[in-house]
Amino acid sequence: SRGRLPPGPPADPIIGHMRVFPRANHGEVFHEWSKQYGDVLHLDVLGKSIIVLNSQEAANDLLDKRSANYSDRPEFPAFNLLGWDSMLVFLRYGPAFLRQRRLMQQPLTRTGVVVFRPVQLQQCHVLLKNLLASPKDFDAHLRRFASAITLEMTYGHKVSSDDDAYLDIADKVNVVLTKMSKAAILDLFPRAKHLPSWFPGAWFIRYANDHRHLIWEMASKPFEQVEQQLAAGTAQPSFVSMHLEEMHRQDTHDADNVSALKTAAAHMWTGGEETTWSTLLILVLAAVRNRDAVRRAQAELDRVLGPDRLPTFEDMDALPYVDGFVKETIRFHSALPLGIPHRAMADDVYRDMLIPKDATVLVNSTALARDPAAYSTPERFWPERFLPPHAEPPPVGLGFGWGRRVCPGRYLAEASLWIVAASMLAAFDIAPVQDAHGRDAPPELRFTQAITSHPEPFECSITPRSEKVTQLIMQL
Ligand code: HEM
Repeated sequence: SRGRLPPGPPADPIIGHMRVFPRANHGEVFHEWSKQYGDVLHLDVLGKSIIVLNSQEAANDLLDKRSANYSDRPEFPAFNLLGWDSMLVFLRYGPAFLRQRRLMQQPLTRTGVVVFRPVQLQQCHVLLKNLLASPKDFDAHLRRFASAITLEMTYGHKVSSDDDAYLDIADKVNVVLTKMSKAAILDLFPRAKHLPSWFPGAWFIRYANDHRHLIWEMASKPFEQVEQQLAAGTAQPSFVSMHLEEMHRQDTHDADNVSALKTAAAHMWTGGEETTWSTLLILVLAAVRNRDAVRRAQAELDRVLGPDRLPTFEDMDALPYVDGFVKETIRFHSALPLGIPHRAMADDVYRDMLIPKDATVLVNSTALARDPAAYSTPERFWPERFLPPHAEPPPVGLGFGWGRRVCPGRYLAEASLWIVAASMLAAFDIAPVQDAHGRDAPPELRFTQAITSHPEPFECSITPRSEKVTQLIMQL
């Protein structure tokens, strides 16, 4: 009587789709199924409903237009075991969510993020110098860039060497998060969190118990340092210092508000770092494999900048092709291929199909990016698609999410991606390495499989485009 569920592949009695549920390449498998069964899929895993949206239209209709019903999150037992249930991204819809969302959103509006541009530009220059000195380590340099900008914006902490203590904590936390996000299979089998930790296969419970202290260290250390600096009058302006000062001014400095801010800050650090780094690696991989697109971007950069300088944010409007290059990177492979799951808060009917209360709702970026109705020749990396006369839709939702849960760091992230793309393309040739026969050996498109996704380690050659550019970088 509540209506029929959306279609899906054939299921077994009781266990539903458990046997056919993909263990890898979820995006591709769901995309194939959507061609056969429709853009809104229903899967049942041991009685738990999972809805997979495979078109821009369905994602907009439900998660944007009916956002009031789809702004909740399912439980994330794997991350809860780490003590992360208070992080914004995992918070159920409600007062705690609204408070953290406000805290984070306030300084990160489209116009608000402009104050962070000097930090982004300065860390981008450090990146260029590092790439010049040891191009083979581009992966580590990009990670340092992503970490350094987030640390400085969040806590006013300037990273000045690779031995920075906070970079070390961030590296350790990232290892834990990546490992635990592979255990996110728990999210489909919530009862597994009650297994005793000696149970074979329940390694993640022991692992989470052993590593929970790292998360606490990450949230507390830099925060307490800002509190001390504020007391001593030496704090640099940052997300934390500005909010703490505001709390003192408004007389709202209490344990609850401080704890919410500490959590929001730790989240800004981790949420911003891994995703930005992953997208930058995808950008480099795309550059190595698409030399024509790189040459066009470089022709535009040379025309606008001339020979004597490197890009700044003031050049943004004059460089539409570079902007298209960044958008195409996001479309081509999203750093969060299935986004972050939403949850239906009440039964809903969509195109005569029932989306049941408590269903986990996923958006499949792979299908959205390959949708021929939105993108011509979707398999091709082609920045022109975003420029006139083509003007295909920018990959906003498939890159940064939906409705009231849309990524609050989006404008900040876009600026980081843009300044790195413009600077790296202006300064360096990014090319495949040569094989034993002297032929180009471009890296393959192979990506890691967890909640976030980035290219498997690959090699490329990053060389300065001219003697003049080498000098410009050395003078920075
Ligand atoms: C290229 C970089 C980034 C990408 C691709 C990205 C992507 C996303 C996506 C897809 C979501 C899920 C949205 C949804 O549920 O519909 C999300 C959520 C989130 N992002 Fe980002 N993000 C990036 C950078 C950042 C930065 C720099 C920050 C922090 C300053 C940040 C903080 C967050 C937070 C806190 C959430 C959770 C929001 C909520 O649950 O209400 N992200 N992001």
